[in-house]
Amino acid sequence: MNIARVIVDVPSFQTNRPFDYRIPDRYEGVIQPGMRVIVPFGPRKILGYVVGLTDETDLNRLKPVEELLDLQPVLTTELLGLGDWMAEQTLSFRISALQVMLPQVLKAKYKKEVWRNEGEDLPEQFERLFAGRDGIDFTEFERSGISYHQLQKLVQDGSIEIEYIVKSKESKKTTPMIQPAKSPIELEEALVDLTKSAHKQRDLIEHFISEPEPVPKKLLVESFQTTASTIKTLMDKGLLEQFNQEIYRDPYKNRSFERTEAFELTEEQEEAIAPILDVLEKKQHEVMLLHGVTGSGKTEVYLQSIQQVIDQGMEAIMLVPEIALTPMMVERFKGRFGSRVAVLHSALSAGEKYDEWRRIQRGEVQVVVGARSAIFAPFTKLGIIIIDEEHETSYKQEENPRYHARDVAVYRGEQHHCPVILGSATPSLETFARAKKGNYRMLSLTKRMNEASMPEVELIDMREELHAGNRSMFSRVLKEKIEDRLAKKEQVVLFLNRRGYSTFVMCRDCGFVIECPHCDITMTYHRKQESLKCHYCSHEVSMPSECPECESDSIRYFGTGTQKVEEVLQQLLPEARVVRMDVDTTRRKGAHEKLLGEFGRGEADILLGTQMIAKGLDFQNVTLVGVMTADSLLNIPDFRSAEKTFQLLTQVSGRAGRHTKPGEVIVQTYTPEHYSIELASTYDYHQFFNQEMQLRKAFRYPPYYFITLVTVSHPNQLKVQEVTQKIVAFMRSKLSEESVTLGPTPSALTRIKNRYRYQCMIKYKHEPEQRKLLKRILQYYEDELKQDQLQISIDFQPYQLM
Ligand SMILES: Nc1ncnc2c1ncn2[C@@H]1O[C@H](COP(=O)(O)OP(=O)(O)OP(=O)(O)O)[C@@H](O)[C@H]1O
Ligand SMILES: [Zn+2]
Ligand SMILES: [Zn+2]
Repeated sequence: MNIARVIVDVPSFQTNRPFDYRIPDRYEGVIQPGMRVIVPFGPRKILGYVVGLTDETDLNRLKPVEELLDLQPVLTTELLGLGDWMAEQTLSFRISALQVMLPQVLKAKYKKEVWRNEGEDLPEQFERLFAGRDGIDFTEFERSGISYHQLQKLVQDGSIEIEYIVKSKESKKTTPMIQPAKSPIELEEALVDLTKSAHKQRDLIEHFISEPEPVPKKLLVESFQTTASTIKTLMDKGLLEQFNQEIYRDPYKNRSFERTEAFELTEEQEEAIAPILDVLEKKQHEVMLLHGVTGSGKTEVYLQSIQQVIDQGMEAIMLVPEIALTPMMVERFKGRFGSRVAVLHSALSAGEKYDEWRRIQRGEVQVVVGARSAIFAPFTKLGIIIIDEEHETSYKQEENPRYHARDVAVYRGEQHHCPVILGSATPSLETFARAKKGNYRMLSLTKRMNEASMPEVELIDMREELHAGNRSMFSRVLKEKIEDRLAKKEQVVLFLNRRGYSTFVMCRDCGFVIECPHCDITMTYHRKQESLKCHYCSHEVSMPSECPECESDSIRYFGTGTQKVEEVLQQLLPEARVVRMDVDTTRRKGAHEKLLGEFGRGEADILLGTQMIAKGLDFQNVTLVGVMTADSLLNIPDFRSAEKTFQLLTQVSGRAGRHTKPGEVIVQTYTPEHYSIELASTYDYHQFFNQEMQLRKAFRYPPYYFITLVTVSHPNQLKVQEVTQKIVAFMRSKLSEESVTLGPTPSALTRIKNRYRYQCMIKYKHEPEQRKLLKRILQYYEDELKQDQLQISIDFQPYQLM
């Protein structure tokens, strides 16, 4: 095998296939699939990924691989296969699909160093190469004439390591260390030569005579109250020397985690975990839905399933939504599995992510807890994949490749013959429908821990408040209840939907919202034309001056921000100590943790926040949860808005009364009669599912139909319309009768950064040719797409329909 097949880092259609390169002698037998190489491509030298080896090629003269970047594959064969599949599924370039699986740091070329591991004997020629040093520059190895093959063997058996020297601040963190360069006896001699006044130098030398261990330079300076220049003087005299030691950037390093033991499972938990353990035992692939109400102990089921996987010597991936990746969640996993856990989330710097990734790759950990991209953890002995809060839309990547972590999980589960567990109190309709049909196995937890009841939910009709003369955003009941909790020294969580989507119009008198008669979604207000438009099908009506339902003139925009609520709250209840958590207050690293810590220690009475407080919080003293406006989610122009509302209300309510004190929930709304709000208030998931499914069927939405969303954007509006129109016409002419192609329609967010956006939506049941057709469209526009004026994005599983 002297030919490498390489996917090059040039995202385009012509280059979306492997190119053949000759393997030069020095790399023969060393290069393996999954390694990164530098190859000549046209006039340039670029990064590429080896995806295969072969002896045959159609070309008669091959260019050689210029440089090999890794001595161990960064992508396993399984992940290479996943890359192909993902590129195919999402209609993305293969290079993008490969790169999305790797930490940022590996997407470029870096200088390398060769390091020997402590206590390992090396073959003679390597000892000569290192010549007493622990680490050398890679170029030094290359000049030595020692074969790559030999080096690779030592890397594989762990006596040598290759380090990528990343020069940005993302790089591996090292700390300068100082150690004696001479033996204690030589140091004694040096003491004699010192002048009397050189106290500091004397102190330092004396220290290293008795303690020859390396010391971090910083610590040395601090504890001897000396300066860097004193140390430098001793280094110049050849008495001390400095080297850099790598420190893992473990973001949790300064925290100790209390070790927790497994709970004795309740009867229900036993029943739920039994099939999981059984499948683990048999090493079978199966997808299971763990449908458990909030606080029913799902996490404990995950933990004990993972324990079994670890006991079998295998590995586990645990996905949680980014916003649920709170210190609390991490603590539960670190507490149970200690240093066997790697944590991957977006708050880590690129360097920290790389460190965690390497711990996985080296097999130093057996469990990964992380957000979406942790699904690509380079484990080779995967025993289980768990996706908590499986309904969360953050599992879908909203840029190329537009993959859904759930699909990737199922793919990897098949490859590894291991179970995939999807957990949620409010499963997505897609998942629940599959479980009901028997495609997934259904496991249920219906009771809360300690028989605690679900908190009572009271719906407050804000229209009535208005009619009673209360124009405040706090209903009288909510205000009273908050005062009551303040008096009792109990805590309150107040939830407000993310900066309300303010393009919907609602009557404050009767709660009426105008919907599209064809699509069952809220119409979007367009200020310019003073009109309301459906952004699925383009249906348009003019903006009414009074409510079509009750003729009131209080029909207007909607939306309030957290900051505003905080102000009002301070006026209303000046004595309350409020912690506000939203994108603005949590931007700084660690802010999240700090704010939650304050609240957890009882330093605040009220936690006010957006989505990010809806998940995973488990505070003893919270007995009241208030939802400011349940309607703002309900009225985003999205066919899933009812589902999202139901999910969110259930999640938020689940934060109250999780322990001994009973909880209570107040939901303020202008539409208490809406089924999603009403059914969330009685925790009736099954009824909600049935009702919502009927609508999905009637309006041809998932899970009855699949949806593909094509979004076209360009600075010129006419151009966008024209291209979208062509796409619509082309698809209509090719797809079957049963499919519906809607559009061209201006997107709900019609203009972003001076680009106009139009869309086309395809609803279908079975269109095996669809991907090919859409690919033809992309190819047809390829030149224009390259110039970056025109953009066409294709989403086969759209969650953001704006
Ligand atoms: N078998 C058990 N015995 C005693 N306590 C338990 C047991 N299982 C779980 N718990 C505790 O019950 C509480 C709720 O459990 P957990 O947080 O796992 O529920 P959950 O279903 O994951 O909740 P949510 O979906 O709301 O986050 C936790 O404080 C947990 O430590
Ligand atoms: Zn009205
Ligand atoms: Zn419509």
